[in-house]
Amino acid sequence: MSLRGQTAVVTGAVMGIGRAMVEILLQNDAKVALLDVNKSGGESLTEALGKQYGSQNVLFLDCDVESEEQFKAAFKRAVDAFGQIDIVFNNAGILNEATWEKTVSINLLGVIRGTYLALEHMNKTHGGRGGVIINTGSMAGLGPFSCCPVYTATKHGVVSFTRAMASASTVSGYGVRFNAVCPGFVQTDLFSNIPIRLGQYSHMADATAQLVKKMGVITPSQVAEAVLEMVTDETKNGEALMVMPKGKEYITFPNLISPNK
Ligand SMILES: NC(=O)c1ccc[n+]([C@@H]2O[C@H](COP(=O)([O-])OP(=O)(O)OC[C@H]3O[C@@H](n4cnc5c(N)ncnc54)[C@H](O)[C@@H]3O)[C@@H](O)[C@H]2O)c1
Ligand SMILES: CCCCC[C@H](O)CC\C=C/C=C/C=C/[C@@H](O)[C@@H](O)CCCC(=O)O
Repeated sequence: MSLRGQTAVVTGAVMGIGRAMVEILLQNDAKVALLDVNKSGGESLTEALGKQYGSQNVLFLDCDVESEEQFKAAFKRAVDAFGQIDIVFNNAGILNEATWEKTVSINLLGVIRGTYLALEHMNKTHGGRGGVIINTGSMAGLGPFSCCPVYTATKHGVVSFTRAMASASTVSGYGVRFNAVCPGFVQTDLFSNIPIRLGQYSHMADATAQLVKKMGVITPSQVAEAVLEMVTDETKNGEALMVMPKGKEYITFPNLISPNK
């Protein structure tokens, strides 16, 4: 399905999963705003992508998802340049158990901030034209990942926030779908220097390496393909899609309210 005429905003767009998502969106004819704190990397990537996909289709915006002011300005600039926003990929994230407050701030607060700012432009009950928001969770958002408890908490938060927003949107008529992507280990920069990232849990690095060996590693492009599926399949709302070397799986959650009780 072509995304011609649609505009996307991607956070954490310069490297890893975000970068792969930018490319797949451009390959499918969307216009894309790349938001990232890596200004020099963002500018050179955008120049290269502009040559390949047309400079009118790609825009770099220097934006830290921790800053309400920068994030708000970036959405405005994307709308000024492209006319509207249809697709948002709240993807920026870090793994650092030592600077754990920053991990919460970027991974969870950044996703909530990006969602609320996006809704200011997309919410049908406020003059928007709807769309889809995909948030980056993790397999660590589906089960306890003992080597990084704070990272685990942020990703559980992302998955739960996304699912709750999906039902809030349905009940309230926002016209916006919400889904979370939950990858296993992905070959990116975040997946390097693991002992340092684990902080006080660095003694679990060897056990983590064993888990990686057992589970395997996927590419950023495999994650981007899974995200594209949830962008284009209009039946998907409130989903958490796990992406693993053996394939993708939509997660079934327990229904905590039984109709019989
Ligand atoms: N790599 C994995 O194994 C893996 C697995 C599951 C989920 N994830 C999640 O995927 C997302 C992307 O991670 P990745 O592996 O591609 O990492 P990465 O380090 O390769 O890329 C992260 C990008 O986010 C940007 N970024 C970091 N802080 C930012 C901020 N405050 N504001 C804006 N941009 C910022 C970086 O500059 C970089 O371009 C993260 O949310 C991560 O938790 C990663
Ligand atoms: C150290 C690299 C971190 C990359 C973080 C990414 O978000 C990828 C997370 C990938 C897999 C996580 C799996 C978690 C599984 C648990 O729910 C459990 O089944 C495994 C228990 C083993 C353990 O906690 O060590």
